[in-house]
Amino acid sequence: MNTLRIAGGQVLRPDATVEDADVLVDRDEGTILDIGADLDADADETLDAEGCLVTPGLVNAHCHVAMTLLRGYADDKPLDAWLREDIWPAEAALTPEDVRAGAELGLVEMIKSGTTAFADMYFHVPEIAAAVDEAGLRARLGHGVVTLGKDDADARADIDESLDVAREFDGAADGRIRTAAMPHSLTTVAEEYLREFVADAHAEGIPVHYHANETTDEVDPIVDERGERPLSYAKELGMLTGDDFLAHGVHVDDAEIDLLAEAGTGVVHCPASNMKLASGMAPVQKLLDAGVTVGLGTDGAASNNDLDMFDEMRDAAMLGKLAADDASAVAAPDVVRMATAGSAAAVDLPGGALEVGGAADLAVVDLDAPHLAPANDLVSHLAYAARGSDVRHTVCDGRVLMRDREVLTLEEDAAMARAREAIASLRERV
Ligand SMILES: CSC[C@H]1O[C@@H](n2cnc3c(O)ncnc32)[C@H](O)[C@@H]1O
Ligand SMILES: [Zn+2]
Repeated sequence: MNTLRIAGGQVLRPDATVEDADVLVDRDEGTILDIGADLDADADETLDAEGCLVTPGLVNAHCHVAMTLLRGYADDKPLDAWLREDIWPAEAALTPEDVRAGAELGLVEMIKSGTTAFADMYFHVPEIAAAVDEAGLRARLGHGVVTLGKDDADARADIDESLDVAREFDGAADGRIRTAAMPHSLTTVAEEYLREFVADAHAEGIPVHYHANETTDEVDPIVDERGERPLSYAKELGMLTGDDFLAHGVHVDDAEIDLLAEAGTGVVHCPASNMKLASGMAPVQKLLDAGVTVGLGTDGAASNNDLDMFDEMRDAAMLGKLAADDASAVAAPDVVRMATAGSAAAVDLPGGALEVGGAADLAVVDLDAPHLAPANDLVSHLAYAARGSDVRHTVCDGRVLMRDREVLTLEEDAAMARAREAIASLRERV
């Protein structure tokens, strides 16, 4: 058996306690063999975790990873104007090579900040899948469908592509890639298409992921035209099952929260994007109290403007308190759970907890920094004080993706150079 030992650190357990322990990994199986004191000193490889906290790898449950190319491309606008005036025209000019370059840059950023799994909605998905395969992360990928402004043939071609991608790439990268059907939202895909698309996906066991209840500009027309709330409409369309997960869920009322809890549909909270686009404050504590599965996502780097899940945890805690008008709301253990087990459950990928027999997906956070001293409470530090740049080692599926802050699976400098070239050329074309 080929083994990896993460030695001498403190380990964050699923019950949010921290213990001094080594972690022993079966690299062939990609699983955790043991967690405890003084484990196998003869392991094939050892990662030093002295002075570090070993956490589950962070799970970014809603992203558009290739949008790193559009980081800083258009800021300070609300969602609708931002998409229509800036982002969609730029995306229309993106080539498969551009998407590959943006995805590789985003994956480097994720590995460097301790993210080991993510869910992603975009186009040119074969390029994203190839980049994920090379990078070594896990992902649930999907082709995002918009039918607005398309004729029937184009709309159906987009839907067919989404289903084909979901079929073709499920299980790729040695099983690290899973897929979903991804209608962009309840307003950008027409009802006639949504109904059939969702039914076809579910008939083949393919989950559905979409943006929902993100802004009042999106919610109000649905209520006005249909006389019902968006998630009641989503339920009618069959898009509110225990396998499905939606991004944002900012403007959800109490009845919609009950629908989510009853259905077991995951909600991915994206606090930075929601603040930057001034979309609103999601009622996260209410969702948690109702028993909804809540994960955490960055959204794309054009509305965030980074893919750092440590930032996201801090934002979620801060915004959650403001939304609830209660300083005890969305506490540190809640946001750490959301960024790990909550996200993993929402997107149904392995990981999210360090336990024997579980996936060997982890991040080793270096605590030897002024902003992390003194070590009063390490769960508090993870939620409020740690930064992505504190991550020293990243491991996914038992494979070391970053060792001593050096990314091993992708070339960091080359990824940055390719992204710079891609955006320079894009700016000439758009
Ligand atoms: C059709 S692929 C996915 C599509 O979603 C766009 N997008 C990025 N961020 C958001 C957001 O916060 N709400 C809705 N849509 C978003 C992205 O630019 C792609 O066009
Ligand atoms: Zn999004």
